Amino acid sequence: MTAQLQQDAQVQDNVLTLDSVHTNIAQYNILHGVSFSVPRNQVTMLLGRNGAGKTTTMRTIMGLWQAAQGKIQLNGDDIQTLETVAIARKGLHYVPENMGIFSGLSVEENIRLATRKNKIDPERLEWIFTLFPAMKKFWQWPAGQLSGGQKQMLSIARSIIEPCELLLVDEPSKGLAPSIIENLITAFNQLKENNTTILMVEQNFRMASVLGDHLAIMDDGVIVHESDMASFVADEEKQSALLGLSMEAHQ
Ligand SMILES: Nc1ncnc2c1ncn2[C@@H]1O[C@H](COP(=O)(O)OP(=O)(O)OP(=O)(O)O)[C@@H](O)[C@H]1O
Repeated sequence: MTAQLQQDAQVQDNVLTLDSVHTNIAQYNILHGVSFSVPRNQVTMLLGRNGAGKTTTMRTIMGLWQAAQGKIQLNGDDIQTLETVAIARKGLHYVPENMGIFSGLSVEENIRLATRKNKIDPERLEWIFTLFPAMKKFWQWPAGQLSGGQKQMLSIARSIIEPCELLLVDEPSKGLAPSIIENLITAFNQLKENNTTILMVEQNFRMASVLGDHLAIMDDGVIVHESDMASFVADEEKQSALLGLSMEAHQ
């Protein structure tokens, strides 16, 4: 294979690439040249200390903040100037940190609202019920009455009720009890087996290392490390140098 062909194959293997992305919020330059890739059919973990710029990166990918400079490509096409709705239509589904569910609506209504034509595909719903049995049990309940873990599951269920090209999930384990985190890991593992490409922000290093295939580490608005997860997990020196005590490394 020629070097050019190898390069092309690599490009095709990534669902998403960010190249020198800058984002400003008001007068502040929050991202100053973020570059990393999200390989197809893999889980990519975006790690880094509080305030490093992880959520800003997710929001910039989704067009909720406009990139001031740089390129964001989905399957090789530029998306950095598109509106959020257009980005979502291209198959980027976002589970924000605050989950964004409608408390006064039932589980069913929340999920129905996330469908394109107000129609739930029964086969997909059965698959979601196997991932998250609580969704079946509480189908007619107001979402506001669900526990924190169940709300997180509803938020993820909503984002996968339609097939997606890439699922972006911001800190799904935040505030959840360890046993619920284990349930989430099981569900994400099943999503992985279904070849869902995922970009996840996560502070819980156990969850990140168990689920992740690939990782990018941020600090102060730039990526300071990108590699496969296995080699990073095997290198304790690198872990403590890059993550230090900022991650919940021993959870
Ligand atoms: N709406 C905003 N207005 C002003 N500054 C903001 C805003 N949102 C984020 N920032 C700043 O941008 C920086 C990056 O924040 P961001 O939320 O992206 O970090 P993070 O890595 O996701 O952190 P955390 O793990 O705490 O969620 C922080 O310094 C934050 O204070």
